[in-house]
Amino acid sequence: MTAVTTPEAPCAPEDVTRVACIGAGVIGGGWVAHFLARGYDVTAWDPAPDAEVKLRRLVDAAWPALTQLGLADGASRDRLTVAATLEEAVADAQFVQESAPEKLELKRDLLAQLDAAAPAGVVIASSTSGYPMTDMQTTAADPGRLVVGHPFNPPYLIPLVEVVGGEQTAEHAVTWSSRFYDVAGKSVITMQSEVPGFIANRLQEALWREALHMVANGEATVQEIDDSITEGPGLRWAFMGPMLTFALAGGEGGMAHMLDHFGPSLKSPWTRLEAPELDKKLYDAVVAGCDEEAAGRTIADLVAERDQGVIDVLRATGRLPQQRAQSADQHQENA
Ligand SMILES: NC(=O)C1=CN([C@@H]2O[C@H](COP(=O)(O)OP(=O)(O)OC[C@H]3O[C@@H](n4cnc5c(N)ncnc54)[C@H](O)[C@@H]3O)[C@@H](O)[C@H]2O)C=CC1
Ligand SMILES: C[N+](C)(C)CC(=O)CC(=O)[O-]
Repeated sequence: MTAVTTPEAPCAPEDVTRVACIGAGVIGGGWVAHFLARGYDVTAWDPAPDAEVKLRRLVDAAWPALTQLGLADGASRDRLTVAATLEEAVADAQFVQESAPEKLELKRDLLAQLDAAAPAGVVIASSTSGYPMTDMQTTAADPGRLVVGHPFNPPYLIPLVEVVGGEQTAEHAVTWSSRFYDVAGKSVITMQSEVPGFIANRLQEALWREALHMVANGEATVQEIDDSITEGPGLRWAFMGPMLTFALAGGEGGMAHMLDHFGPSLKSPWTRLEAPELDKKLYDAVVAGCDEEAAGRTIADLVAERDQGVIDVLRATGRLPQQRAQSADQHQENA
């Protein structure tokens, strides 16, 4: 990291009260819901004409889950302002989260615009799913304050954020944003180097690539692929990652025995490292398979089901912070 001229953030991560969310779709809206529930004032901006209606609908849909989890003191949906311009949205922001479409040129221009409009030193994070910040910060006047803060859907329920800077990011911006997300109730992995897809998406994409191969070749249905995870490894992964889980596959010998035993099979043709062609046939098969699996449930039904599932898993694995667990219990008793 080479930028040394970037001013320090104007306030400590613990003192932030005002956040700007730029782009208010699935992820930007999810961030808005998260920050509101954690008691921040949130200003959002999105160029789509119907963005405000959709955003408020998303926040309303998330609010029961967030209430069940426990809201921070003073948290309120009334603390959301939708700004008319990007400049207005970030004018007095103390942190900016960008969640615009995943297009490199758009991100480059937008981050440069945000950098020109936001108060000096305020950290600007991108939700990108995989672009390295080095490739996105090329046109900003102060690239030093730009970081990646990669969330998981929905950001108001899934704790993880992967934080990483680019070649021109100042180290203090990475440290500041990691601490800020931590204070804001997220679970942070601060990466030391830029890896395409960061950590979790690189892993998810490998799994998904194999799933697509199986659908394309007629080796498994969409339903079988989903069942194979939710009825199998997915149950373990909610509380124990793939490494430690596999260490147990080695019995008393742990990971060493597991590697001796199964390591050589990694060279067998289990995996196909090239991505399959996403042609119309595969595209249609995946879309139709998901419709069939949904069996008439709407996206809103599935979102509500998923939200409740994540809360149940967080509760069952003891990962609701104490105060939020009490509030969630109270909510359940009252329900
Ligand atoms: N959907 C997902 O599961 C995840 C997405 N992400 C990342 O979050 C970002 C946003 O993705 P989604 O929310 O899924 O997309 P989306 O399509 O739901 O929302 C994008 C929003 O950006 C707005 N927009 C368009 N041009 C814009 C501009 N110039 N400035 C600001 N806003 C603009 C659109 O009107 C739209 O509301 C992407 O970088 C994506 O890679 C990260 C984690 C998960
Ligand atoms: C599909 N996706 C690559 C945009 C997913 C993510 O980036 C993270 C997630 O929520 O799984």
